[in-house]
Amino acid sequence: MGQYILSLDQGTTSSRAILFNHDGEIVETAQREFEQFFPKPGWVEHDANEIWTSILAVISEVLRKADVEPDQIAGIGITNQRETTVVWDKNTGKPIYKAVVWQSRQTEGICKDLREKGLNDLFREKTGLLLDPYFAGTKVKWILDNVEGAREKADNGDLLFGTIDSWLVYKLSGGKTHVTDYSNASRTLMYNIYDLKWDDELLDILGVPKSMLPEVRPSSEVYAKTVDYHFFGKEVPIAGIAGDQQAALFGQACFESGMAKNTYGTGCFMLMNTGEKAVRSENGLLTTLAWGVDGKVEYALEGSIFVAGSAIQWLRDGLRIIENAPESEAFATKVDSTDGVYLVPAFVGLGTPYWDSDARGAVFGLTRGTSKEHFIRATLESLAYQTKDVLDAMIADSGIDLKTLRVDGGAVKNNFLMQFQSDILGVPVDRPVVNETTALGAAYLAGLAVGYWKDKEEIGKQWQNDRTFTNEMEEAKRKELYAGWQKAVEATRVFK
Ligand SMILES: Nc1ncnc2c1ncn2[C@@H]1O[C@H](COP(=O)(O)OP(=O)(O)O)[C@@H](O)[C@H]1O
Ligand SMILES: O=P(O)(O)OC[C@H](O)CO
Repeated sequence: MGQYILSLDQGTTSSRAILFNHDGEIVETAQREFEQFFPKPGWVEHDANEIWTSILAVISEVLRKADVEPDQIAGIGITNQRETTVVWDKNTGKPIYKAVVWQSRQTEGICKDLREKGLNDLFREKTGLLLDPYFAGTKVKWILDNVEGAREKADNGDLLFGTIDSWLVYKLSGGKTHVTDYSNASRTLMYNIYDLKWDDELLDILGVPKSMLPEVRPSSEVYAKTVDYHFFGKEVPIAGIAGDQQAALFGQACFESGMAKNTYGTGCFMLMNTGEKAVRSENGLLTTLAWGVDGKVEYALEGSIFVAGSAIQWLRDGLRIIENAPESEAFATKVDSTDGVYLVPAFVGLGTPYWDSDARGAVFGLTRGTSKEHFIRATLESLAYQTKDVLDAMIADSGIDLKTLRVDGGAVKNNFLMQFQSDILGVPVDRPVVNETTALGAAYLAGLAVGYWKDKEEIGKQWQNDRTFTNEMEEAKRKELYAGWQKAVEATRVFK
């Protein structure tokens, strides 16, 4: 009977359970979407209980489909949409409000107020982040301020906070274990990434009692065992935790300082490993904890793009000009260029490097000759231009000239997009055989903790390239196209 690692990838739009074998290959997968709530413009929420039941459902489905028994699971790795905030009552185990999602802008008022008090630099200095609604800290404050009775309960020590990893470990362990890992803690605006401690001063400013917070642990160790009633009569070690973007960096085997990956999912997230050195950004990047493994923490520089694959979903569900995401490639390649059309998908503001919450989407360069094909191509190209914005910031901050960019996520199946990406960066783009690098990263972290894999070296050897896209565009053309994009972004930011 073979042994496997079970990876639970709890993403923004769906929950996945993936079984990996010792070669790091996918044996079986199960996936379930769940409801997105948009109670007000700019707000995005999830039902934390539905997330939990979706996880139970995919665990059971993946085991059934693979015909694998629970005692063939050597360990469980958890990876998650980051920053999304759950607050629950520790006496009942029930959330007191919906999970406030990373994309949600409902704490813009709180952030603005704190920025106006001149506190941005303090938060940036200690957490590597900035005062934007994206991060968990102001979401916790919002819940405590807005849910009746919440503040009093929190002060009495009856409430717990967690990002989705914390919530899932809590549930899987039958309410016994309240932990998170370094990578998730570093996205909360409350964790000092240099001292590796919850920061009393920041907690005080946000009005969040320390008693609510999970214990912060390394990304690869046995945190708890699943209670047997959830796991079909078996206690299985939960042995790895990382936020999904850091997990993807690990799954892409970017173990050396200067190695980077870009994930094209709902949003786009580029992370560069900076080793044991935390690089403070001058160019709008985030400094974040990559993971804690082998008794030390390592850092990463991150560029966060809020809208990427979700712009393709918008073409499908909002404009209804494509029937499915892969079709975007066929339309885009029917024309040779966008004929000067630029689309800036600032649907929820702009993240790195602009950090402009108030910007909204715009299209430029329309003529009577603009067709649906141009429009679709411009939308795909916007993912590549936003990535160039981020990579330029990364090169400026780190001084490292990237040799290749490793890519993953749902949209990298789009060959047109990958080729255009390489053209516009002037850097080769490597797409690996296993595209589920997020889940793979969590599996590796869990597998290392239970001795399923020996060390990072063994893991690094498993990374396999599927295809390299190399630059086919002349420098002058690249400069001209990118200058057009920069003008479009500038104009977008003027119109508010
Ligand atoms: N062939 C494609 N071309 C462009 N975008 C695609 C393609 N296939 C999927 N996508 C986009 O990729 C995203 C899904 O990627 P995934 O990594 O599963 O996202 P997440 O983990 O954020 O839910 C969707 O937003 C979808 O629009
Ligand atoms: O769920 P994803 O893949 O869209 O990732 C979301 C990020 O973790 C947000 O920071």
